This record gives sequence, structure tokens and C-alpha cells, in this order.
Amino acid sequence: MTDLAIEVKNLNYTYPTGSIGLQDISLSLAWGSRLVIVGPNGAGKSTLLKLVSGQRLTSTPQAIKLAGQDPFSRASNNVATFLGTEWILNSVIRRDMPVKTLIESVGINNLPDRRDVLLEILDIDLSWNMNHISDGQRRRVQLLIKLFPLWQVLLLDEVTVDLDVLVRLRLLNWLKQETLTRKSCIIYATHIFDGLATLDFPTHLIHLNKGKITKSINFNDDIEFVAAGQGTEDESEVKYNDIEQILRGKSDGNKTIEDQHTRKKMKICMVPSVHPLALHWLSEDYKSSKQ
Ligand SMILES: Nc1ncnc2c1ncn2[C@@H]1O[C@H](COP(=O)(O)OP(=O)(O)OP(=O)(O)O)[C@@H](O)[C@H]1O
Repeated sequence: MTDLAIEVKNLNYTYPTGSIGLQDISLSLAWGSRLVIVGPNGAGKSTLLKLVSGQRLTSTPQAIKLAGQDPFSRASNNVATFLGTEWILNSVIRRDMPVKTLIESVGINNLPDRRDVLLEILDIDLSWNMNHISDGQRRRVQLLIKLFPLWQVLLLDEVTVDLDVLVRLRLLNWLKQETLTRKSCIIYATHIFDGLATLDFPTHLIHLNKGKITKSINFNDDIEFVAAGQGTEDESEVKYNDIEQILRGKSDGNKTIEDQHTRKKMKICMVPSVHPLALHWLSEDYKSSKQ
């Protein structure tokens, strides 16, 4: 096994239509890392995950190494699991089919401990039927099926969007533990940041825009969270009270981030959030459903 789970060097990708997918992407992720990709719609997040997972072919396969192998080679078979949003749109999975039958078909009884942990975290009721459950419940079944095998590299393309906050937090915590205990590696592209810092989920963060990595930071070394109003004279602070300007499209909130390596840590203002309240209410719901 190589030291690096994922190595990408100067990767470019242009769609057959001529749209730029990625430009000169380089990344190195050791086993045990968790990279969160931040970027606007159309930034290239899905393109990157699909290329790294071997879901999409590139004319320069040598630019990507997955566990030291070309992602399209036989040797890298079963190294990466890609989880995207498409599955839920497939009409086949909305058919009259017991959830128990579906999940047993992927061999979940072979590892009963892992099965039980995932059933508990994803709060799946084995009496469900695929055509009588909500989108979020169907998503949880998808997650169980895909996360059950002992994946080495997991590429998550915002699949937590329809999960409730409690299940999402429990799932992210389990994923983090999987990288710590099994030395696996995760890349997670998301637009939802609630709970990520609370869990210390990312080890690395990148900002992708127009197919390029514009920022890359090490979560623990480069960031310090500060209470609102603290250190406001420090230029390296990313302030939440710039929100008015951001909403008016006038933000220059990113202006100092390049400076982080020559300065102290980048300071990020802690934000007011209803996330803890939503979590509290849902954990009460969860407790009463188990009584
Ligand atoms: N199948 C396709 N054919 C042509 N161009 C595409 C295709 N898929 C994506 N693109 C283009 O590639 C660029 C990157 O798209 P991508 O889907 O990777 O963005 P993303 O960061 O995942 O966005 P989102 O946050 O909306 O999911 C966009 O400009 C998009 O228009």
C-alpha cells in the first residue's frame, strides 16, 4: 500500500461539449484524510469526484493515482466507492420491494456488527418497503448499501442533502471514525457546512471555482474559531457580520486568506445557528421513537 490514498497531478478535463470541467488540479491525500470541497454550482466538484473514482474517463489517466494505481486499472477495482445523487432518481428503486430484501442482496449479513451499526446510525426500519418511504428514508437505504462494503476511498457528492440533521451528524461522525480506525480516505463535496467543524470532520479544505483549486488549507493547522467581535482588527478574520455585504454581492471576505501561511492562523468567526436547536429537537424525537 502506498502512503497516499489519492494523488492528482496537473489534471485537466474538458467535456466533449467544450465546457471546462477542471484546470490544472493537483492534490495529495494520505490515508486517514478527510477532504471537504467547497465551491459554487458548476465549480467542478462532481467532475473531480467522478474522475477520481473512475466513473468518468480522462484522456490523461496518469494524472490520477488511487492507492498508487490508475483509477481505471483492474488493480484499483473496489478501492473507491462513489456516492452521488443520481441513484435516488432511478425509478427501479421506487418499486414495490422490501428494504430487507434489497439490503440483504448486498450481503449485509456477512458482517453483522457493521450491519447493526449502520442500521442504527441510519435508523432504518427493516419492515419498510421502497415504494412507501420518503426520499430521505430512501437515501438512507442507498447509504447503507453503498457504505456497507469495506471501502478504502469514499467519494461523496452531496448525498446528505435530504437527511435530517441528526442522521447526518451521526453519519458524518461514523465516517470520520472509519477513516481513523481503518485508515481509509474521504473526499466530500458539499454545500452544507452545519456540524462539520463541531465534529472536526475535515482534515483538509479546498475551494474550487471554475474548475480550479483557488484555496487549499489544513483544517487544524490553518484555522482558529473565534467568538464574534474578537480579534476584529485582525485582517485574517473571516467575519460573519460581513453577511450584509455578501448578500449585496460586495464581499471581499476572501481577500486575506492567501496570507494564512505567512501569518498566524486564519480566524473564522463563530456563527449564530439554529442547527443545535434542530439537533436537540430531533434527538428528542429519536429518543421517543425508541421508547
Ligand atoms: N455532462 C456534462 N456535459 C458538459 N458539461 C458539463 C457536464 N457536466 C458538467 N458540465 C460542466 O462542467 C462544469 C463543472 O460541473 P460540475 O457538475 O462538476 O460542477 P459542481 O461543482 O459539481 O456543481 P454543483 O454544485 O451544481 O453540483 C460546469 O461548468 C458544467 O456546466
